[in-house]
Amino acid sequence: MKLLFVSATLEEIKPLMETFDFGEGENTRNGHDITILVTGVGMVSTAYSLGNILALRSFDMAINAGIAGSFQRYLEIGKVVKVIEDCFSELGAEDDSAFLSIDQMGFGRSCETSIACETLETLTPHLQTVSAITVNKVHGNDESIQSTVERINPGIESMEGAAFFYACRFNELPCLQIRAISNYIERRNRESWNIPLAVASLNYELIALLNKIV
Ligand SMILES: O=C(O)c1cccc(C(=O)CC[C@H]2O[C@@H](n3cnc4c(=O)[nH]cnc43)[C@H](O)[C@@H]2O)c1
Repeated sequence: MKLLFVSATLEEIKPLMETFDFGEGENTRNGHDITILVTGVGMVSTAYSLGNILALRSFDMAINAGIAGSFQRYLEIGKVVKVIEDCFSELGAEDDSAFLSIDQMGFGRSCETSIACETLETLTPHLQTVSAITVNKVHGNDESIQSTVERINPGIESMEGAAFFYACRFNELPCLQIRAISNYIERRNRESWNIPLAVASLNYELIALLNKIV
């Protein structure tokens, strides 16, 4: 089994790495290859890093693990969710006050979905499924939040997820994106974020998952 873990920052995946004594790059566990890829924050660095590694190596499955902001108050801070659809919500054109997605412009598709595989599905039935958007600019303004909710009504927001799904689709790589909620999408209020709780719950799930896979 060749498994790829992808995370934007080292902090988000460090507890998993410490638990199994993994470093960035290639590791082994029980005869299986486990690769840790830390891409940097954002869709450009994620696409670039994944494009590089997938051009050189093949994997059986990939897992994108990170924290995220939630548009939905029923998803409590610290909750771990599974993303099944993720859209590049800013990719398109303004048409006065309306927004034209890249699909509407005729240049491609704005939404990506996970490529399910039986192993990952069987091991994650307890995780709530959500839709997501991937952004360059984190929402932090009432007007833009309202506009995005009216247009897309996403569950959560990250800065990498759709780029991860995009690279997996082009490589026909089965994949899973799991995110832990660190904050709500609201007018910028950094004090209300709980990154330590989100990272702890995320890694609890990752460790349990990896123990079951290999
Ligand atoms: O200080 C900030 O405003 C800030 C905004 C977004 C993320 C951060 C981070 O330190 C974490 C990087 C990581 O977190 C994901 N993330 C977490 N919450 C959100 C969000 O509300 N909207 C978008 N992305 C979020 C993101 O995927 C980053 O890679 C600091």
